[in-house]
Amino acid sequence: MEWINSLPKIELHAHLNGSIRDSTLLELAKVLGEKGVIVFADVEDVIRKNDRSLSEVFKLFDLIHKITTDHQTVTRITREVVEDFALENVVYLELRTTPKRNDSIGMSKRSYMEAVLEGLRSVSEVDTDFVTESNSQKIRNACDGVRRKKIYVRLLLSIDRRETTESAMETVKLALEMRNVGVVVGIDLSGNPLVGEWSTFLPALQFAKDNDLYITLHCGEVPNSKEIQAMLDFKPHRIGHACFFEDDDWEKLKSFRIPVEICLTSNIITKSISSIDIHHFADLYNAKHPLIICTDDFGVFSTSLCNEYALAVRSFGLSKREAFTLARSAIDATFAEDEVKQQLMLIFDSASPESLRKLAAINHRKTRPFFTAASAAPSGGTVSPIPPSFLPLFPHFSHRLSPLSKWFVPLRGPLFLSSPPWKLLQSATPLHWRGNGAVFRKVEALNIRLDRIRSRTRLGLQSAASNVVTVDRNLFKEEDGSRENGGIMESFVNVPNMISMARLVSGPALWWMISNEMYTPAFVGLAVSGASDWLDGYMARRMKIDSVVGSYLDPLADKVESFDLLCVVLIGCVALAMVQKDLLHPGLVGIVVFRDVALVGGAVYLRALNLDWKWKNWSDFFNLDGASPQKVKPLFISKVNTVFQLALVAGALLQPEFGNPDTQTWITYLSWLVASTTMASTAAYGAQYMKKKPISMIKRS
Ligand SMILES: CNc1ncnc2c1ncn2[C@@H]1O[C@H](COP(=O)(O)O)[C@@H](O)[C@H]1O
Repeated sequence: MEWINSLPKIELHAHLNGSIRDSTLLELAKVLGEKGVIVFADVEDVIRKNDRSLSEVFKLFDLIHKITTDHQTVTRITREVVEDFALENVVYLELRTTPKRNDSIGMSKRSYMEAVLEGLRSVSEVDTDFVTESNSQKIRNACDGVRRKKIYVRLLLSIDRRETTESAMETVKLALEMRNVGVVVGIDLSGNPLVGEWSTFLPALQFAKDNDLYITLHCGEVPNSKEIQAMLDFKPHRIGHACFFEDDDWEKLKSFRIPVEICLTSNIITKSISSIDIHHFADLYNAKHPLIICTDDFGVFSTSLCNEYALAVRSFGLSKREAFTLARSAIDATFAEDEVKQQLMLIFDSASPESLRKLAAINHRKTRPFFTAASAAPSGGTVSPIPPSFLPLFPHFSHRLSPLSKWFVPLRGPLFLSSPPWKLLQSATPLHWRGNGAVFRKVEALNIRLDRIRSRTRLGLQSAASNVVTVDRNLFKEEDGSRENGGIMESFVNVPNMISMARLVSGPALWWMISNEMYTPAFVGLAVSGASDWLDGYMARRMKIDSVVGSYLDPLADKVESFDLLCVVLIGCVALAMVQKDLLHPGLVGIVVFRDVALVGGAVYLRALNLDWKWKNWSDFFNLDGASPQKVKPLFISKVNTVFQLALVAGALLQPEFGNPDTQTWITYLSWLVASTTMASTAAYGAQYMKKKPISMIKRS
């Protein structure tokens, strides 16, 4: 399942010393064997053994600790574990380890953790982000995440169930100190579940909680109803395993909505769960309870996070989409800072196209956020063959880019109509009845231009300035001349018309391309279409044909003159397809449509008012022949808005194939710019409109 490898993944339950590469462990054991500290042959057998009970696992840990616990080795294994996770596309890792004291080699809990930090610093295969801002300095390595893999690493300090209350308290205090430099985010209670009493650790855990450290507990790894209930009543932020839960435990867990770290292979190998098909993953999944797929100890259990996902996919019939959604939902369960969570959302949203592009078509409007669901579905024993509806793939609502953005949906999408209403009345009527058929106003105009160019060439006129056509009325007068020169049908067959028609069909073609995720060809198609329009306007201006058509579609000037059928079809198709593929936010397009409908509605109302609510027919209503159309000077804000829109459409189209989380951030910012400049230009046009409406709307008699 190659796609699982490229799926971004989050690992929240990994023990450092349980995640050592076999090869490293054997190498280290060999060295100790040569020194006579251990008998290598015995150790080799234990390490290579695949099947082990829970108590055998803990014996193995004792052995591992003997092999690994010196500063240098701790540093090495930390580096390797982080690199191994990053290489399988884990983008966020919460690594847990028990700070160890070993007086014989001068190791304190603190120096052990320093060695872990050194390991994080020494990661070179991938970019790591392991320390956030401290008071005095910001330690972060490259993290460009573009050419190299990037992984966020946070640490949990584990309390081993063999420890005393004092020792547990020491660990919590160390965690609090280390939290100040950012890397440590919480406390874990782990160790052999058959050893120790929950009450021993409660003071330290309560102290940690009171000091806002996150808490995760190994809970229900063995049957112990009293302890399970007590742990749940403590309301930890997450729990691990939950293998031996009874009905009232499930009830409590679900009512508290405590996320569960699920370690499938670990549970099966240690026989905590007798068979994968009765694993509680299914019940929790069906109940839409927050759960996170984790490895536990990938070295000890010879697994990997990819392997765990593959196992879940195979065993519970998850689709790719569901696996992606499940992986993404882990963001909410992390103990990371909000800023990191936002980055993770961006990483997931722009996950690599090879593995995830096909997933991007999910209509997030039909789904609901996983962890904010109000009700848990009734629990059932098995996974439904029909995949339950899951998280939105791209819940834009959770992209928080600024404190303010909490309250606003980040907007993505172009605003494709910025004409002032009185101009819309002129230009939004692309079809005209002429003689025995309907003609495109633009096509007609292009023909007129062509004819004019021809006649100018024929007559050897250097300048057509004296024939400048500035209003539709005059344009239509010239149309009659053009028709005399060959009629509508004949005039359709010429280059400009072919270009226009090609542009018209390019809308559905671009829709088809975007729907089929051919984003780069769609981008090129759109660019060609736009360029041909620009060329059109440019040529007209070079030829000094200053007409409705002459100023047509100068994208950087304004789209005032450009709102014709071609544009509606083209941009409408592109915008809708992009919304459909989740490249643009439907909210933004919705706002625009709503605004434009309001503008047009207002304009129609004023037009009716100007006509004293009396008109013979609708063509009379819309026909501004005789009116004095304003030569509207494009507003600067409208030009800016147009540039932003074009950049946004281009950027959003290219994002799935060439983008990365950073470009996604820019696109989101651009969306905000588009939204704000649209509002500003609307307000500006509104002001202009209030001033000009009497002139533009009054029909001359
Ligand atoms: C199988 N499920 C499990 N249940 C409970 N505790 C476990 C565990 N797997 C690992 N550990 C805990 O993690 C330690 C090893 O990593 P660190 O030395 O801390 O890095 C083990 O000694 C044990 O305390």
